[in-house]
Amino acid sequence: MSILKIEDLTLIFGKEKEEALSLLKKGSTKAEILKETGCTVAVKNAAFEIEKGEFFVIMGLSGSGKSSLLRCLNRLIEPTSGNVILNEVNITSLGDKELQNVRRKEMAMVFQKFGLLPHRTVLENVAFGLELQDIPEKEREEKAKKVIELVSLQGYENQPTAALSGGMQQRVGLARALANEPEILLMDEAFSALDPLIRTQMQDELIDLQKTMHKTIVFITHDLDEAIRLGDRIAIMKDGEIIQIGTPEEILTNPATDYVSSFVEKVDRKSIITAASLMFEKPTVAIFRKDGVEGTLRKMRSSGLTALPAVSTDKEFLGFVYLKDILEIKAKGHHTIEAAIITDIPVAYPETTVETMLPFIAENGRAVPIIDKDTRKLLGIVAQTSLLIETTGTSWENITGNSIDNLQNEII
Ligand SMILES: Nc1ncnc2c1ncn2[C@@H]1O[C@H](COP(=O)(O)OP(=O)(O)OP(=O)(O)O)[C@@H](O)[C@H]1O
Repeated sequence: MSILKIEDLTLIFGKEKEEALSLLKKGSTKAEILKETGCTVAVKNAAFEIEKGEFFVIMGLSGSGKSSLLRCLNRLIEPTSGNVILNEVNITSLGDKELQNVRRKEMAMVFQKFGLLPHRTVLENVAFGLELQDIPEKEREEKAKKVIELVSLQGYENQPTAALSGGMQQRVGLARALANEPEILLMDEAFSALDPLIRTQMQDELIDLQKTMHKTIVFITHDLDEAIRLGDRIAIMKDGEIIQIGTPEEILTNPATDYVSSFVEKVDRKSIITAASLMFEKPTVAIFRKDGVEGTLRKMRSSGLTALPAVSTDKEFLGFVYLKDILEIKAKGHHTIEAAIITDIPVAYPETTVETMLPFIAENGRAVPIIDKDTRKLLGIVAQTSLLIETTGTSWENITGNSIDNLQNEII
């Protein structure tokens, strides 16, 4: 269910907004509009929906329009045209008082530079929003203490915030936003001012917090790694336009433009790409425990495959059968392939990442069977070549028998 719907939102800075808007509608570019009217198109025709409970990241380089777009969501900046609909209420047509209520109670913002009152204590800062709402002292302290605990700042309640480290100040900022129990958290480069180690720690904490809070989070960053770590979905912005929205995996496996491709090129794909997107769904020719040796040999010959997955009658994965083992048991006079099934094959699930599957190649030397976690049914197979390509960045076109061996040696 979508909690926030952004309809055709455009934001123009400058005096000649109307003229700029009409030029934009006629198809003029951002550069042309700037030249003709002196106006900057900060956000152009943004349209998307954010689901309740979703961690939605807006990513783009400096100047791409992320902060402008975020600020339009709670109307810290007035959009030039378009609508922002929160729980079916059109924010764009609210009066001042209602808007203030929305900002206090429904959409809280966490800023990069914390925006704290330096001489007030942690507790006073966290309770500040509640104070503005005239909530009695005892009640606001109770609420504030709860969220202070949530962000692991208990013990620091009476410290002035100026005395805290950057990471701790950002925790206060987060706690202050959470104190109002908003449905939506808007986070503007919230971790960008922190040093890398603290930043990763804060990312982990936010991920953990989100698992219990189930808030809807709109998070802005210029850092793709951060976007990928945090986002359920990522919107990529360039020159005021959203050029792609998708899960991290969708964006990596299917970049919409060359610009996105060049962005994602350096990302370590191993920890993001999962079996689900590499799997061959019709996994070769599965064979059954009681299948005959001769029939199986024929299947291998016609398919060109020297290893086949064996399954039970209800498609549960049993193991792999290799050509050499079949020939061996044939020589011993076996009629069914049962004795040739190698059962201790490591299996993976659709959500298993390439990183986790890589060691399986070393163990198994072949494809990785993908099974359903509950039913244990065989869903498909990930070829070792696919894993090698994802790991090394080599393309299918460059893969030869030789390079598979080389690549495999490289990995193992
Ligand atoms: N108050 C303003 N007046 C005029 N132009 C502005 C204003 N604020 C932003 N802009 C312009 O709007 C465009 C988008 O800026 P915005 O700050 O939203 O980008 P951003 O992606 O958030 O960048 P950053 O990460 O550097 O904050 C830029 O071209 C910027 O120069």
